[in-house]
Amino acid sequence: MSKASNTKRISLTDLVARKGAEPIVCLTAYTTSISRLIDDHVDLILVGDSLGMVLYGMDSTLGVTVDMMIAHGKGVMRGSDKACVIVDMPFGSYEESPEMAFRNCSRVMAETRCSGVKLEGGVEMAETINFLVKRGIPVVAHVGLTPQSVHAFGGFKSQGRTEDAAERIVEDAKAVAEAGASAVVVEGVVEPLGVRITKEIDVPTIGIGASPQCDGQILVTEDLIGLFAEFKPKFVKRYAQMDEMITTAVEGYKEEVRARTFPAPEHCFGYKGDK
Ligand SMILES: Nc1nc(=O)c2c([nH]1)NC[C@@H]1CN(c3ccc(C(=O)N[C@@H](CCC(=O)O)C(=O)O)cc3)CN21
Ligand SMILES: CC(C)C(=O)C(=O)O
Ligand SMILES: [Mg+2]
Repeated sequence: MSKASNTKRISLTDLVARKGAEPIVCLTAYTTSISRLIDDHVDLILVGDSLGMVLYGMDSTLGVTVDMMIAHGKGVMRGSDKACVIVDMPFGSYEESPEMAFRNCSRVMAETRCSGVKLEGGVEMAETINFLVKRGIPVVAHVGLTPQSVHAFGGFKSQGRTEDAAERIVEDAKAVAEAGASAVVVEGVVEPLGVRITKEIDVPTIGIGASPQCDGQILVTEDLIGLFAEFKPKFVKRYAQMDEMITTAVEGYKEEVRARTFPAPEHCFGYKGDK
């Protein structure tokens, strides 16, 4: 059964009020099943464009489309009724102009009924963020290691390592906060920079490879539970080994099929035994 009532869902406005208070707990989900499992335990669910890499085996997030985000966003909404659900805008769907961003973001909002969108970028996206927010679309921004810029960075590398680079990321965070972003994801930056940004902007920071001082934290759920092994960023902590559990289950099934002990009588209709 899908969870339908939307009345008690946490809003981005509720989360803005958590600045400097109890840390905001965030995870990604791409599917109804994971959404159902995490909904009661997190404040915010991000339908991340990381789904391109985690679910579809792409080597970056660049090939993800608006249609994919909408399909997965709908699934996550069906599986949740408490958490604030934010959908990532994929590469190429918002950068060109505020108008183009509004067209794609409004489609995502209307078709998924999510609570807001997230887009990558700092100073250069401030005008677009302001345009969207003024027209009723809550926006979460994302600065630092922005994965859609992987080719510009020359790889998934932590950012803000020189004084100049750190200064630019602070300016990015300030610009998007002043433009009206409800929160700012700060990814893959040296720890003191996570602290500094958290102190210098008025909206919550959500860290991933940033600092425990951020106003919240986010991880990719598959990284957390051991269901993604292609790479393991330094900021990932595994809280479960679901890969081992799946292997054990599949091996158990295989042995019982080979031994004809599965299916057992209780799994059969009108079981008559051999012959
Ligand atoms: N499963 C998954 N988890 C993620 O956190 C994630 C995705 N997918 N896909 C989109 C981006 C890609 N991300 C990544 C990917 C790799 C590293 C990584 O391996 N970094 C190295 C090098 C750091 C450096 O050179 O500074 C590390 O050791 O953390 C970091 C972030 C974060 N995002
Ligand atoms: C890791 C988070 C912040 C993200 O953008 C994603 O999952 O796509
Ligand atoms: Mg993303």
